[in-house]
Amino acid sequence: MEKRVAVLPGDGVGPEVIEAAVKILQVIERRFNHTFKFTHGLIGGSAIDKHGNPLPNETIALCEESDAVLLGAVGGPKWDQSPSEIRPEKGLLAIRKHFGLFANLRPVKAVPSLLQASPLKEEVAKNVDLLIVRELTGGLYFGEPSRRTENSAVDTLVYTREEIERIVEKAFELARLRRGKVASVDKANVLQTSKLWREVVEEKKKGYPDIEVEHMLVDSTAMKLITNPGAFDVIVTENMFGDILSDEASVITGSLGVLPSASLRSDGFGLYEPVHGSAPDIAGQGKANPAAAILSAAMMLKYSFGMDTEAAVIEEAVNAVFEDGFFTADLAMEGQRVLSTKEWTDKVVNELDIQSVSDCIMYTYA
Ligand SMILES: NC(=O)c1ccc[n+]([C@@H]2O[C@H](COP(=O)([O-])OP(=O)(O)OC[C@H]3O[C@@H](n4cnc5c(N)ncnc54)[C@H](O)[C@@H]3O)[C@@H](O)[C@H]2O)c1
Ligand SMILES: CC(C)[C@H](C(=O)O)[C@@H](O)C(=O)O
Ligand SMILES: [Mg+2]
Repeated sequence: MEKRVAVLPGDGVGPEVIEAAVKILQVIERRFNHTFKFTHGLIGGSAIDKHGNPLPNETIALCEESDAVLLGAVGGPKWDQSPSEIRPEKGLLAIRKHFGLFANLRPVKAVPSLLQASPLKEEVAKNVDLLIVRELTGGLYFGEPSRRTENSAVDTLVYTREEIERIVEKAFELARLRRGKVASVDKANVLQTSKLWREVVEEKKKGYPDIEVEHMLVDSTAMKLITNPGAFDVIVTENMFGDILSDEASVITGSLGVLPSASLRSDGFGLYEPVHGSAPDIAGQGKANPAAAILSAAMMLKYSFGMDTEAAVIEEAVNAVFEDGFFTADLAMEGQRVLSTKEWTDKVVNELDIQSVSDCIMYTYA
């Protein structure tokens, strides 16, 4: 298969982890005889520096001509004092909105060999396999008015029925492919938008009698995510709650550096990026864990290109490298060897090569 991929490394550790993800995709190209045409573009702070705009028209045009987008991360202290319209994060929000990427999928899976780095007790964290379905183009991030005066500030939380319907349907459909349980998370004891959210979930669930639905308040969900994360299958929630809960959920897995994400619209086009940010504290030092970016690339293969086997092969290779005891600084325990971003990526490349040889042996003996 031939696919065009827009590559937007962004800022901070973005370019480091995206280089790793592209390297892995190139191994997949060779092994499965695909052609991925990678074209690089600017977003975030690096785009502000060159064009004075966090999402230049060239970048939008590049993404429009592509079959999927692979993004690193945006932001950093260099642009923290920029006026809000030309902050790096605006570029990220604008690309999500421009392409209508309303469904943000953030899977959280406990990998046994990583539990050493989780502050949760092993019996609490093990077997966690949940999916946060975060609404991505509405809510507080986009509501108008949004303004600031010297002594006051306004942000507006707005959701339409239609925006809630499409994300809730997406969550129900995804739950059908999993364990059939949806926790709809809101703040319906206070917010009007949450009351509408609950009403829509109640209506929609009539079309999905096979799905078990529970309404939960976001504050107690935040607690349960740490005390009993194994109880969750799919969590569907609005933009800001999903943002916060997903960083919280990363604690279960041992590091934010392993959480991937897919931002989708209905026709299969998608943007794929790690859940983490530009990590300015470790940027440029070869310390970043590239697993989240590599697993985001795997999600791209699965959700935009229908390459389920290739995606599974990447996931297996990543887990095998962890299983073999190879870690970057965020996951290594005292006394364990710490690998750099590049060294760890090369372990995954090796693992993919080993798998490939063992496939050949299997074919020979079949
Ligand atoms: N999708 C995005 O582009 C995105 C997401 C979140 C934050 N941001 C931006 O990133 C900047 C920094 O934000 P922050 O520090 O709050 O969050 P962050 O996610 O960048 O970092 C939080 C912590 O996690 C660590 N971390 C993150 N990614 C890691 C990786 N791959 N490997 C190892 N450790 C990793 C960092 O070192 C840091 O200690 C801000 O400008 C923020 O707006 C961007
Ligand atoms: C950088 C920021 C705008 C972004 C968000 O809040 O959506 C990030 O935290 C994320 O999780 O992708
Ligand atoms: Mg976030």
